Amino acid sequence: MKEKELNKIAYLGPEASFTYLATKSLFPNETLIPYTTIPECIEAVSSEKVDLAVVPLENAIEGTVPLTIDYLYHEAELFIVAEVLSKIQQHLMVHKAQKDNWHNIEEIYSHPHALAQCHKYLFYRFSKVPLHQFSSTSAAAKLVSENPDRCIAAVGNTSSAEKYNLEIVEKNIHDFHFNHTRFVVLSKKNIRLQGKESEGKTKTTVMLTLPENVSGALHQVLSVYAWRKLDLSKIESRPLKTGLGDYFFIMDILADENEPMMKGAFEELKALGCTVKSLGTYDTYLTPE
Ligand SMILES: O=C(O)C(=O)Cc1ccccc1
Repeated sequence: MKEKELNKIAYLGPEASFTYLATKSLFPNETLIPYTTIPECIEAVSSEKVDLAVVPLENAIEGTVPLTIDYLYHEAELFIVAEVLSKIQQHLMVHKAQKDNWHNIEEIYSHPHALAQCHKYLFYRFSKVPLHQFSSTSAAAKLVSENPDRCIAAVGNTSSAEKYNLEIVEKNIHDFHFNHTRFVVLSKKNIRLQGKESEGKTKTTVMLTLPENVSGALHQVLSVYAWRKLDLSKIESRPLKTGLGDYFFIMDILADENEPMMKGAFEELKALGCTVKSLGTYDTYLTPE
């Protein structure tokens, strides 16, 4: 697919969010359209208002973004056409009018994942201060910028501080140094992004359910990949939302779904009674630090 056809791209905004930075690094010349929530981004691409959507999928500290995984399983028929890995550094920022008063911060706003990534810092340093979950780190920064009279803070990145003219009062407040997030680029079509320089890794994401009341069913699923020497880089279960103990599984396999071994694995899973859905094969891209 030619790049110029993929010119409208939804992302979790507003501008300067981590998702924006990941999107901009992969699509520097396209029209980027901010949406307030992950479901809105997914709906925008499902209803073809945009060509692609970029949303966070997984964080090294906090794990999966459940909203993204669940929406992809239950609500949307989309494919992953690329993944972007970004380093995440969280900073505490206040309005410039409050910069000398920041020890008296009364409220802190950010995306739930960002607050969780800084849990220890916020717990020990601001134990009595209410934390408010917001739609994104940049939306939180924008809120702080619109309230110069309130001694409130946002947790987010340097770009947000610059864009919304805030003062960073404490840098790198995330609890673990290795903090990366995996973003996925979603499309209605099962295509591969072309003309960009990738990391050289190819991955396929599959979602499946096991046959009911079969002992050792998960073991059988793993054997399907094991004897073919197909490398699994992730397996995770999520509730099916039909009752306690009902799950679907998300698996990442480091191979192209068009390889004969992958096609064989797919057929064998179906023969075992699994329902299987491939989200497609895609390459990995890195956001420059
Ligand atoms: O809130 C943002 O800026 C996002 O893009 C979501 C997010 C939040 C925390 C880490 C990575 C992505």
